[in-house]
Amino acid sequence: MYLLPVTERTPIPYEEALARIVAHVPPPKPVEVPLAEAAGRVFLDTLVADFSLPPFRRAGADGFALRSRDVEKASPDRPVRLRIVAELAAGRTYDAPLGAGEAVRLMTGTAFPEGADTLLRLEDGEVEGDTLVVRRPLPPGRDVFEAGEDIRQGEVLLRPGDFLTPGAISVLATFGRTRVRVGRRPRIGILVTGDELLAPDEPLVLGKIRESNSFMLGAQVAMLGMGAHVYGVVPDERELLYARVRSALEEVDVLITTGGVAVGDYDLIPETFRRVGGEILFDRLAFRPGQLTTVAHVDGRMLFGLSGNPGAAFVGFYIFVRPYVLAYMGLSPERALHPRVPAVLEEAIPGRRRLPVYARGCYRWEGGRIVARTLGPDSSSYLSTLVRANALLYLPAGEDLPAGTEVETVLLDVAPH
Ligand SMILES: Nc1nc2c(c(=O)[nH]1)N[C@H]1C(S)=C(S)[C@@H](COP(=O)(O)OP(=O)(O)OC[C@H]3O[C@@H](n4cnc5c(N)ncnc54)[C@H](O)[C@@H]3O)O[C@H]1N2
Ligand code: MOO
Repeated sequence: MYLLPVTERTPIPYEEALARIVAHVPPPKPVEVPLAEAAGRVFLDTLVADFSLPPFRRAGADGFALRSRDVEKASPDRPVRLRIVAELAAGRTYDAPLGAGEAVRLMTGTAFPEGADTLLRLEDGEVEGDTLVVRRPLPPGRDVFEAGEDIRQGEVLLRPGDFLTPGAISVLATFGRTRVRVGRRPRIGILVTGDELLAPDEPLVLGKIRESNSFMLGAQVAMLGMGAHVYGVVPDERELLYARVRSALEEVDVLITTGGVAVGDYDLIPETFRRVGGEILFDRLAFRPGQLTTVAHVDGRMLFGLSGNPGAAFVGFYIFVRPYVLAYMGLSPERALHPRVPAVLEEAIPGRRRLPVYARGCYRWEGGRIVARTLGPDSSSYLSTLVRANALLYLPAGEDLPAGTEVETVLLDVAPH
């Protein structure tokens, strides 16, 4: 039996815990997906521009292509008259070189006729029949984009390990990649333990609570654009838990559990992880919440034993599960972490912290800087502090933090606030 008194477990800091997890990320497994499904995945190829962009010299506005030297002397009193020799619809070209005294009407993005070197915007021109009246000079290059000024042929646009943002998708489309090679997403399972847990549609009875962690974690996975299989609630029963974890591991690459990590008689997760062949990477942390978070590795799969306390499970997902999932898909561990910024505390945080805390908080941009506040007492059993959390504030161990203190702030899934 694995039931260690908590005092015999060795607490480790976050960086160490993360390093142990990262050391067990398997190499990404390539899969090919249609471009329309590639956002949020990690690219495993190299995208080299096989042509320049724009591919041809083109108009930057709707108007008239002309030769700047023809209108050098144009003025309100002595306008220059040019002959409109063609009107080009989008996608059409003017094949002859533009002659002296000629202009071509075209649209934004149209290939610029040879010979022309500048553009008069539609709203600045006067048209009389097939004559364009120009009342001022125009410098060469006005509203003209040269071929290749955006992207040069041969430029490397995406490298293996790049995250596919909507912008990355647009260059993939432009360079004709309709199928892209990305890292396979892990299959994720969620399993919650506890005899006291009711389903959300069950009536409340004294001593029991409605189970929320599987829904919260499912939502956290969904925010990554992924799905999870929810294995439901498993009672605190040693053999049953063992059987359920073992069979779940046949179907998933990442199994997230909540509850059962503490030291009570029924806290069976560390023992179960061992019984299924797991190598325990850590079972105690030197910060809160989630001090007893237990993570194990088994044959390329990861078992995340998060606390049953909702606040601790919430934080544990963001600081451990999410980086692992993103790294599994091929992102480098550094890039798999949430962005961190310094934020200024809006109000004092009183009290003495024996351990550092990742406090649920809320940040916003105000007065030219990022300000943040905690959302109330940070007991890991509280749900109230989760509702509006969009950040985790790292509060070092120690004394009161006065308002105005700068704290390291982890920005979570961006949501309106
Ligand atoms: N003697 C000690 N007791 C505890 C210690 C300790 O060091 N010594 N550590 C405490 C800390 S810190 C934490 S965190 C918790 C960890 O507890 P478990 O992960 O074993 O979780 P449970 O006891 O199963 O549940 C804790 C709490 O959360 C509620 N819960 C559980 N599952 C869900 C769910 N799916 N949805 C909503 N709420 C859930 C559960 O009812 C409990 O109230 O241990 C402390 N104890
Ligand atoms: O470790 Mo527990 O600090 O309450 O989540």
